[in-house]
Amino acid sequence: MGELWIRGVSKRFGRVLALDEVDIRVNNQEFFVLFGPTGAGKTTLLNIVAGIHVPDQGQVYLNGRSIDHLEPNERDVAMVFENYALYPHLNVFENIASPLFSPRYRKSNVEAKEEVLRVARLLDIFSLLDRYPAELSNGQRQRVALGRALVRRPEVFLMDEPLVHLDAKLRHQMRAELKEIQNKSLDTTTIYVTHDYREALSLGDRIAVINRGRIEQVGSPEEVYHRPASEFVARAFGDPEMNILEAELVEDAGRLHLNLFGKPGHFPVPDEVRKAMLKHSSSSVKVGFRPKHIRFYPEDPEGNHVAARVYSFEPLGETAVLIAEAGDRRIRLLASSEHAWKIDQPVHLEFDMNRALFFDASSGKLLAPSGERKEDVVWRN
Ligand SMILES: Nc1ncnc2c1ncn2[C@@H]1O[C@H](COP(=O)(O)OP(=O)(O)OP(=O)(O)O)[C@@H](O)[C@H]1O
Repeated sequence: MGELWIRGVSKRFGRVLALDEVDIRVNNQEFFVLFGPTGAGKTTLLNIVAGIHVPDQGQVYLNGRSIDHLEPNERDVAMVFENYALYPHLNVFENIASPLFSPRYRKSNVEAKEEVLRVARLLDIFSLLDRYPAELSNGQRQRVALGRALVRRPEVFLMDEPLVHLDAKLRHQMRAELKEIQNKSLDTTTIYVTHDYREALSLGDRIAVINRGRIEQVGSPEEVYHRPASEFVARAFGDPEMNILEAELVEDAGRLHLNLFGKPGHFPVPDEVRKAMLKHSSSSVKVGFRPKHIRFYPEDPEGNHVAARVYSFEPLGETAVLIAEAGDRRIRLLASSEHAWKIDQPVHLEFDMNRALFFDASSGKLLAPSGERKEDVVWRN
């Protein structure tokens, strides 16, 4: 069992409010991702759960019992850091076994061997058991560090960017393996810190998005991606980043439109979001379009298009990022790399209003649409 409740936790370092009334419930056996930019408060929160920092306010409960009074070594949590410090004079077997000989576990040699072999099987590192850390690659060292945490069978596993120092390919592979380990063999609750949105989406059962010490949203990967609670969350997931444009709502002949690029007639607000927008007290909004929800053409087709020019074109293998400039606005678009676009070439943009997200212009909170979204439409350019 590893049900964790971080209840109203705040922590200040001098003038920095690192955590501001954070309230999170992590379910038993959940793979829970804490995602946010640098300095958001992720490590501070892990340190509070581990007992390394004491919160100024709030409590931490494990399985319904407060653990605030417990020292770090008395808590049933294991932490894996980004810097996987292994003992250089011990081989892999001894490194993994080392926690089992601490006063807390005091396992016999036979028991310890069984545990190390269990973990080695899980992580597929049998062949490395005799080697010393200096004889391992980064990825192998990271695996051994994971093994050392796993061997303790903690109730809660705290991982602070454990893959951050691996190269992209290895990170991807380890990500898949971590997921596999969690799915198949671990009955542990995990809190996993990352500032990589792909890692968050691929690993998390749920994701908490943290920004300047405050939780912006807690939700499934689908929820945070398709129903971001705020402009911050919307921008944080996706590459190229969502386009968020300031606009005015205009009512015309009983219909609601957006005044964007000085073309009010071009952007009708869909009926399903109209009601919510009519209730909104201000006519100013921010409207978000994912790059893939803006079509674009080299020639001027008939219909509701916005004339722009190519500002930059960056091929990235299969796809490319095209940035178009319309007036003083730059719009990020997802293009195919097969067709090269020239700088300053005319490009005509078509915005899919049915996929637009509307945010409050001052608070950045999502206004509409709410509820289930229709299946993603794949746009091709
Ligand atoms: N011991 C400390 N003393 C002073 N300020 C601190 C201390 N630890 C953290 N902070 C500050 O608290 C804020 C949150 O830091 P924290 O390390 O938790 O962020 P993070 O989200 O883990 O960032 P990163 O992704 O860069 O590791 C930052 O502004 C940081 O500078």
